[in-house]
Amino acid sequence: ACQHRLWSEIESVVKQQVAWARTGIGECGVGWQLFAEDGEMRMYRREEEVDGMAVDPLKAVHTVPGITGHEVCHYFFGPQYRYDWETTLEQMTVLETISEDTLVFLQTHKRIWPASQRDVLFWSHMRKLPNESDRDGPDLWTVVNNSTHHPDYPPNVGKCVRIYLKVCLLCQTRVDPPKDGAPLTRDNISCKITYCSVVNPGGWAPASVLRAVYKREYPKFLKRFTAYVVNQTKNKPIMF
Ligand SMILES: CCCCCc1ccc(-c2ccc(S(=O)(=O)CCO)cc2)cc1CCc1ccccn1
Repeated sequence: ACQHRLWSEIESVVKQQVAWARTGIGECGVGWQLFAEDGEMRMYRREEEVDGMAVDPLKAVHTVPGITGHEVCHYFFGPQYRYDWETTLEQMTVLETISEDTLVFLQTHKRIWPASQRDVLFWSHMRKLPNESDRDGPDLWTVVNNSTHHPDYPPNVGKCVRIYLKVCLLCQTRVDPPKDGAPLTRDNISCKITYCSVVNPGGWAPASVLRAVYKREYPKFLKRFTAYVVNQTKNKPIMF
């Protein structure tokens, strides 16, 4: 798959998105506001408009005990799990399997009144990254979703308005080994999750409606998704 038509775009977008996800909110520049908080979860956004449309970048950080970055990315990337946790998903199709770690999805999301229904077509790539800050620490894992085109599914043909997004889920596992040298259990691990997204809603949608949707849906999505991973993994061997 290294020679696939998307390979060079995937390489550059993954590097750019991971670098962005690694940038602490303090160094992201001015204008970031904390808009949701729940336990360890902190969700920030910055109000930005393009052609009068709200395209607010979002950055969420969360720490979840008992799971690894590989497990979080596995359940986020896998199409077979998506209907279980993606609350606003109406239809999902895998248009292309480029390789075992790179898929092309077409998704329609439930219509949110008063805006028209949206769909999104994106490539999704999952990758393990070396842990640069701690050589013998666990690797990082990431999933990057980036809008793309597909000849058979041109935008805005049917009832759906095509949205454009760039999403990065970056996960860092933390291991606190038990004092007495006992075998590792899920009580000794946790995962630091950074979720970044920028969504262009495609056709016009009132900024107030978009911001209300994001304020409601994003915290719900991250809480529901991470709870799903905890539940799916609790009786399974740890996947590092
Ligand atoms: C008037 C509403 C217009 C936009 C609605 C919208 C926009 C983007 C998305 C969306 C699409 C994919 C992703 S993902 O992280 O790649 C995961 C795979 O599904 C993330 C969010 C969804 C939705 C629909 C509403 C909504 C907003 C947040 C969260 C969930 N639902």
